[in-house]
Amino acid sequence: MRLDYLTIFPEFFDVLGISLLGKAVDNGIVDIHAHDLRTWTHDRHRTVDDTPCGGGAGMVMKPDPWGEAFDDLLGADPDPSVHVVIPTPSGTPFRQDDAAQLSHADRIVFCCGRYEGIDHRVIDYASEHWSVHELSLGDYVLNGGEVAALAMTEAIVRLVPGVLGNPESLSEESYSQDQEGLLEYPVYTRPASWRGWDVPEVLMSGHHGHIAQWRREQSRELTRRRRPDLLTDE
Ligand SMILES: NC(=O)c1ccno1
Repeated sequence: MRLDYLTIFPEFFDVLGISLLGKAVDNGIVDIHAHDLRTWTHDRHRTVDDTPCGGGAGMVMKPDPWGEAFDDLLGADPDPSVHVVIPTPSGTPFRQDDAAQLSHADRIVFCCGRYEGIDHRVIDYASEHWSVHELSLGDYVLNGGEVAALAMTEAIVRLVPGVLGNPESLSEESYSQDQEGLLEYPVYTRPASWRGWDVPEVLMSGHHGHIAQWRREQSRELTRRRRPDLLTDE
């Protein structure tokens, strides 16, 4: 999997060289390239923004640098196997299913907007050539797309075979299919008692059937309380 990041702050993506993602890069599972969008400017000030047509506050990212970056990185031939991800508060919610779908991609290009956003014609142009995903991390606004791109990258790449040491750990996570899309149950480790709080007895029983039942019940109760929207049968 090749990941490209178009941004005016490429240093944001230096962190992708550490921890599990760094190992995935070292192992050749993932190939990461961060690009300074100003590379594709031609004026003395390396300008990437301009005032919004129709007025309003703030600035809008000019289309030209993006178009020239696409030309250099992707060429002009349409290829729906290339996924262009635009993190934006106006996007559709980024969910585990999106991470799972994108974890099968060979090529993902993250377009990290700043200011009031990217000239919409960039998205229109990209949509004619590649598979475009305008995605939001949640109902809040960040200063740019970089932090959201990092979060989405981690959610996606950790699902790529060979990245996580123990793929079994994926099966019991929140939102996973094995968890019926529910929130993950509470987890415990040693010591059995800590500052007056004990590990639930069932988890110390060694009775796998009872433990599995308790965990299912905990997941449903937690989901009912915090995310009733995830309960499909209620
Ligand atoms: N909510 C988001 O994903 C976002 C991306 C950029 N600003 O906000």
